[in-house]
Amino acid sequence: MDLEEINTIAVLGAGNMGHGITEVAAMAGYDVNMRDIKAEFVEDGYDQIEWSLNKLAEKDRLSREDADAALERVTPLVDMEAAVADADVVIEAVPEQMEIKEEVYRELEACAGDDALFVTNTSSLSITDLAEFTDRPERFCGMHFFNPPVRMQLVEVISGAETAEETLDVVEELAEEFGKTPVRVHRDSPGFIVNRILVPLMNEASWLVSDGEATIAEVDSTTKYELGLPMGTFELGDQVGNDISYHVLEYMHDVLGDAYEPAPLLEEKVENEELGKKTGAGFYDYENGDGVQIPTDEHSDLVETRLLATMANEAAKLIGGDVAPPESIDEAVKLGAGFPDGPVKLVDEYGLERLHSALEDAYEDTGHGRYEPADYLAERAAEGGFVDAGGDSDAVSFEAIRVEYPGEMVGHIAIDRQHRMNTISNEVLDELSTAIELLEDDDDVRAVLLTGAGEKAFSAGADVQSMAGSGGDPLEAQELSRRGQSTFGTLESSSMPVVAGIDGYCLGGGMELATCADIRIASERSEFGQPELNLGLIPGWGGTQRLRHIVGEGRAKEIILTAERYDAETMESYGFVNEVVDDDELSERAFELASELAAGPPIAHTFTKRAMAAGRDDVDAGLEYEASAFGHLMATDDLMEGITAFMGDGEPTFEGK
Ligand SMILES: C/C=C/C(=O)SCCNC(=O)CCNC(=O)[C@H](O)C(C)(C)COP(=O)(O)OP(=O)(O)OC[C@H]1O[C@@H](n2cnc3c(N)ncnc32)[C@H](O)[C@@H]1OP(=O)(O)O
Repeated sequence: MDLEEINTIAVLGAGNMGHGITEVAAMAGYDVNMRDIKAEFVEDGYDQIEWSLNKLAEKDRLSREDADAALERVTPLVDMEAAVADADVVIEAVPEQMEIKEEVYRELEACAGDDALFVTNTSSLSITDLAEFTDRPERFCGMHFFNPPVRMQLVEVISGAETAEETLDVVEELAEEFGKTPVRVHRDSPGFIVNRILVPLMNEASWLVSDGEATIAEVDSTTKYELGLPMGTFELGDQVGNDISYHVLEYMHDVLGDAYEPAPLLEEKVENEELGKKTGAGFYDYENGDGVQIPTDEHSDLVETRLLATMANEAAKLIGGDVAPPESIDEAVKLGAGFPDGPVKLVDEYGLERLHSALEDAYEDTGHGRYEPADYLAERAAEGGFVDAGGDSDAVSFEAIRVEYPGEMVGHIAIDRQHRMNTISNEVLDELSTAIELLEDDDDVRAVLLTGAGEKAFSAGADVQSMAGSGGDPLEAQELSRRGQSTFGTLESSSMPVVAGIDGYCLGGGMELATCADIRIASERSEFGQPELNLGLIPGWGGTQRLRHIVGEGRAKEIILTAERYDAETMESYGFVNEVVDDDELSERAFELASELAAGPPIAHTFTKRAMAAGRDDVDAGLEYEASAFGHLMATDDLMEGITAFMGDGEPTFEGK
């Protein structure tokens, strides 16, 4: 079956996941039959969809017409045959019990069309086992959404033992049609990718506390403030639901053995029905206590090593078992769990050899199966890491940009397509992503300078020519927009200060790129503008959102809607440009500014940027981040260095420690 042949989708189950998936499919333009076993269940699911679509429309994330049209496309049903007879794809999202699923698949197989694809949203059961309840194992696979499906970007697409390649291809395309990012799981393995990393991580945290080796505060303080994960491990457990983690873990324990034995602390929480946020108490008390309280300064080396070692071991089992390659693991966990860096990158950076030895020691001391290092871990540890062993950054080469190291801890990226006014092509986007990552990973770089090569243009925007080359395909254009948004977003969220040195035209996508820098310095001759509306387009690389944070909504609307060109001085008065300098002084001054920033305190830079980003749409979240970061900085060497230098009237030398 081709993607174009898919018109009607049936979703079995109208619970949290079922109605969420229905909403996603309806928003993508599909007719969706949502079926559950009782009228009240489907009605409830339908009401939830209506509520959610209304919210999206209220927040202007969707037009009122699109919200109404999406709801129109949903048909709530109880009768199985009516729900699936015309369906091209059936997405099963019924409770996670084999017997229930078996019954549903037997009934489904009797009513569905012969060509229909069946996919399951299971998060824990075996795809291969479920496929056996049908007569079409080659047209059956996993399509695992994350909760809530409307908001979460990731979809794991999982192969069963007999799934045909074409089935996986079309289900991935369908996930993309839904506006999601599919990540393929090549082999059916418990927990797939994200749960396979997260659940053992949460279990290890519980073991550390059960065994008296750490406190909850130490674990969460280390997870959040040392490893930089978005939540403490126990905080995450409470969010996910301790019963859910326990259930997945039991399944892993059954299938994979003793390494996955649930920790007594977790078991106790489930027995006491302290299931997390949803029951008002879990590892933290949300009703009678203060909720999640994570100290910034209770870092424990043991916790850090054990948690990383657990992730390393699970990643090794996934990679070594051909379940998923390192890049898929990192992408899935970043999208599914909000990790700023993927687990493979985290453990490689820490040092796989150290983690391997830590596991060997713990295994020798305790004899517990969870510490037994996977063979593949030993292999990669000996090679120096999962990826790019030896970290040979010289191997990276660029065509459309230049990456230079002019000294003073500055990393310089120059867009170098002077024949086309440094316009931004797909190649430039790809190379920018690689370059940002390269500089981010380089301990010797502490500030980024971004320029356009030559004297004519910083960048004249998206390469209209190559854009036209997509033959007017709306999907390709959407993809291009998303790629630009996310590449520029990586620059915006860089942990380092970013200076844009603007000389010449700074138009369209070029201006959107400059908007993602922290500080903009421009030569007098520079010219700015968002001319997209003149082309019948809109700024598609973040311009409709980011510009207003810099110049205010009124000016942003003026710049975008009039599509006028502006000189540097005017843009300085609008607050977009921080400083205007003589044309021949631009490169020297931009480098000087970048090097001054590079000499500053790196941790404080990172925290400042994160706090400001966190507070953009939610001042309370920003203030909370600020307070945590402020506390965390108290324990840094940089603070001592800064204060000592101040007292002694000297210049501080910050080390980022
Ligand atoms: C999501 C993002 C969307 C967008 O960014 S949409 C694009 C927004 N940008 C624009 O609309 C700017 C378009 N370009 C211009 O208006 C002009 O150009 C300039 C003002 C930048 C420069 O004008 P002049 O000095 O007269 O030079 P020239 O002969 O027009 O340009 C030199 C070469 O550069 C190519 N070029 C310039 N901008 C683009 C572009 N955005 N996409 C593709 N090519 C571009 C031209 O075609 C030409 O090339 P050749 O040598 O083959 O004649």
